[in-house]
Amino acid sequence: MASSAQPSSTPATIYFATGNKKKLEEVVHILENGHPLPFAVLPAKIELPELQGEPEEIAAEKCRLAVQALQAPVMVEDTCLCFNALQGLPGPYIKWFLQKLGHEGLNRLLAGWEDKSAYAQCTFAYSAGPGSEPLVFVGRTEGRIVLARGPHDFGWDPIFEPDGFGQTYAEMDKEIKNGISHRFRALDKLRTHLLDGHAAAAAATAAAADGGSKQ
Ligand SMILES: O=c1nc[nH]c2c1ncn2[C@H]1C[C@H](O)[C@@H](COP(=O)(O)OP(=O)(O)OP(=O)(O)O)O1
Ligand SMILES: [Mg+2]
Repeated sequence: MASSAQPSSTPATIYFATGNKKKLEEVVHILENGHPLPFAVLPAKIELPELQGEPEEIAAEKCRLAVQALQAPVMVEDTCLCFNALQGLPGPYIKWFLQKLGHEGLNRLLAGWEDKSAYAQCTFAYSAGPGSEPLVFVGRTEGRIVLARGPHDFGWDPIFEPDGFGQTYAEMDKEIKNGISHRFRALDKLRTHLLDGHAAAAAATAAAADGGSKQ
């Protein structure tokens, strides 16, 4: 198991900074159902200001602000819902579009278009702590916008039907959504990065011990 003297590239604890309870639930679920992690992920419930711009830059800046606030290793994520007919909008502004227009209004945005295709995109940004520039990991799930079906307990889940499933995210079994979602795909990349870093650090520690120059 991880010792207390880990190099800073493989922290023992990473904060997930988010104001969204449902995101946190899914992230914990996805991480717990994968390979065991050699570090703990702890929630930090803070609302962070979000820039306008490209999702990668929004996530990276959110991460810098969270590191400043927490002075610790941090991950954050930013979620987009992108309509292909609208060149990717609402994109990172989906939160405000959803709040103002609701599910029906979002459907109406596409009324004049035959193309109802859309993708959900999740962008994680991770920093190992103060002084470490955020790294960004993107996951995408393709689908289309439909009239709301299923429980209304998480954002735009009822109006997003991923390709290859006759169900909206909201209608799906949680296990299924968490196995194909934009969030799962992005988190999987971050997980691989963190596990690789951990393996490399463990190998370096073993090599140093072999060298016998220090305990
Ligand atoms: O899997 C999802 N299924 C349905 N809806 C979702 C999902 N993931 C995020 N959402 C909603 C939440 C918010 O209305 C917007 C993203 O905005 P976004 O800024 O990333 O989320 P947020 O402000 O709620 O939490 P945070 O404190 O982590 O920024 O899409
Ligand atoms: Mg937000």
